Amino acid sequence: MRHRSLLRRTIPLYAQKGFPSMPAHPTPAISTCDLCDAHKGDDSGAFRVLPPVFQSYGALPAFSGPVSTVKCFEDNTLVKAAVDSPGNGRVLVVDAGASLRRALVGGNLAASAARNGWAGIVVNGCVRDVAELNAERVGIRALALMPLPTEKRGEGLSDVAVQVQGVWVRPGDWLYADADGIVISDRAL
Ligand SMILES: O=C([O-])CC(=O)C(=O)O
Repeated sequence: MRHRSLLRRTIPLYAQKGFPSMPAHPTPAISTCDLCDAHKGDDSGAFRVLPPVFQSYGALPAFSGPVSTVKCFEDNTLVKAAVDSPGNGRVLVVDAGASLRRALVGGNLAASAARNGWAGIVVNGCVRDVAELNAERVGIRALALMPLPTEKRGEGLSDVAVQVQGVWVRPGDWLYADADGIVISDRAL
């Protein structure tokens, strides 16, 4: 039987994992397994789990926050605009149409996201500069690494409902990510 420790819920991640100092936006360590145990009977659609197809990058192995979205295809203009603006602890969900041909986020955008207080970025697509991503205090999930960058054509949509791997994610939803998976809820849990 898995042991569920109360401590795991209450000690902030930066303290558990020995981060040298407190991050700009400390992420409470909420276990996605605990959330799924509590909500597994919820078939209302308010509680969703993303399919287990995401790789983990960035120096924050767990993160959570209210969602903002970008919908784009092989063009990261609006992703850059988002991470260049204040994140206030939000999670940016990028529906890149699951393209495996271009990287939407690299070291520069990850550094902007960390600097501007984004808790995390979830890309339904690719990222690059893995060593630089892993040095930034922001959580990053993506399908894969791809060294080719995008073209910046100024196309895309911000803060619209998106479908990520068949799961609806809407601006204002809450996202919880840890080593076990990614959970979406229509309210803070
Ligand atoms: O700028 C881009 O298009 C993506 C990138 O490589 C970075 O964020 O460093």
